[in-house]
Amino acid sequence: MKQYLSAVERALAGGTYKPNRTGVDTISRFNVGYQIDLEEGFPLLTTKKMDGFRWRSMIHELLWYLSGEAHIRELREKTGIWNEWADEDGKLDTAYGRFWRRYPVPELEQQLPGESWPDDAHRWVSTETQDGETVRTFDQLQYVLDTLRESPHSRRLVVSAWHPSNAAVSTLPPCHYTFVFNVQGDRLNLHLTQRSGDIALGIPFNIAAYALLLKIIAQRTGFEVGEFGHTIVDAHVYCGAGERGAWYDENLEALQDRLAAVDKADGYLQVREWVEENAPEEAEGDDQLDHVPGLLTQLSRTPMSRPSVSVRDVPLDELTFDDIELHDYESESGLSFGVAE
Ligand SMILES: Nc1nc(=O)c2c([nH]1)NC[C@@H]1CN(c3ccc(C(=O)N[C@@H](CCC(=O)O)C(=O)O)cc3)CN21
Ligand SMILES: O=c1ccn([C@H]2C[C@H](O)[C@@H](COP(=O)(O)O)O2)c(=O)[nH]1
Repeated sequence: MKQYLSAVERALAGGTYKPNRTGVDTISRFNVGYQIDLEEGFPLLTTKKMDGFRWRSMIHELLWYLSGEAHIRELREKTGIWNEWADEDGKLDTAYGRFWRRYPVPELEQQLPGESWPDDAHRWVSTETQDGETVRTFDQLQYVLDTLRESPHSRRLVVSAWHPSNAAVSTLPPCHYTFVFNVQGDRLNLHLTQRSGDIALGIPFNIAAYALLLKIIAQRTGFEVGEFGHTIVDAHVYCGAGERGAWYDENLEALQDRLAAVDKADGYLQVREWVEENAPEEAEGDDQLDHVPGLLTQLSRTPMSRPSVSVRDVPLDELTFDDIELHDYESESGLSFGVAE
């Protein structure tokens, strides 16, 4: 997918060196965005292998968001991608589905005069009991589904996973934290805003998951699939820990001069060779925390034609793994990248 490769190129060629809380340094660029027309096929990357276990992990992750669960007790049976951020009991501090499906509504005594809030009987409000207390929650996805059917030209079709006071103390506040649906003609579009994006590992999953969500919601509301727009505020490439990461601080200009001089795709392989010959080896245990070589390999590859996806047309809450199928997918070989924690 050329949009992804362009994002990789923009981050590497125009980014700055940026250490961060993980201890694995990054080359980071502000405000990387693109638009992908889903009518031209499903945007699963083909410049590395994304079917098999990666595709399965992505589907299970999306189904977990849709479930509204705040824990990963079922998800971790299917994929390990969220295990590092949960405790033994499966509790996870990062609220995605929990806020998509059950966003907290302030209790009566917390509401300020003059504010408007839905009452308990409102169709998108549910009450649940937690430790003997009744709490009220709001189903943002059901709001979107119903409003798309009843008032499709609404410009308020926003879903938010961001709760400021929760985010301030959460160990890992949501990265992809808000998305908006938008109808144009008979097509449904979705725009995602992501505050922080790991270009090599997280972003391919994020693109696929939201493209799939768009397809599912379009199908349920009778629209054609339109475009996926994606804005990544801090779009970064992890470039290694310790001396390996620090090497990029010293050599970023040289790397960027080389990238600027590349005139055809296989030129990226020469840049990769230059990195491998000159950068210090990654320390033991730090395998592939430097994502630059793998991304240069991807830049040297030509995207193949996009696959398609079919989804059985069942109500959102009945959707299961077996309802989703990938067709006509061909890709280059797999690449593995280490996860910065
Ligand atoms: N540094 C970092 N990058 C991320 O992308 C990320 C986080 N942290 N923390 C929370 C979640 C978890 N996400 C992850 C975590 C791991 C993989 C990963 O290891 N992907 C492998 C396949 C692993 C599998 O399917 O079992 C890959 O090759 O894509 C992907 C997304 C996305 N998020
Ligand atoms: O869906 C996701 C979830 C996480 N990420 C990445 C983005 C960052 O590299 C880390 C989160 O670290 P912060 O310090 O909280 O920004 O995880 C992603 O790309 N996609």
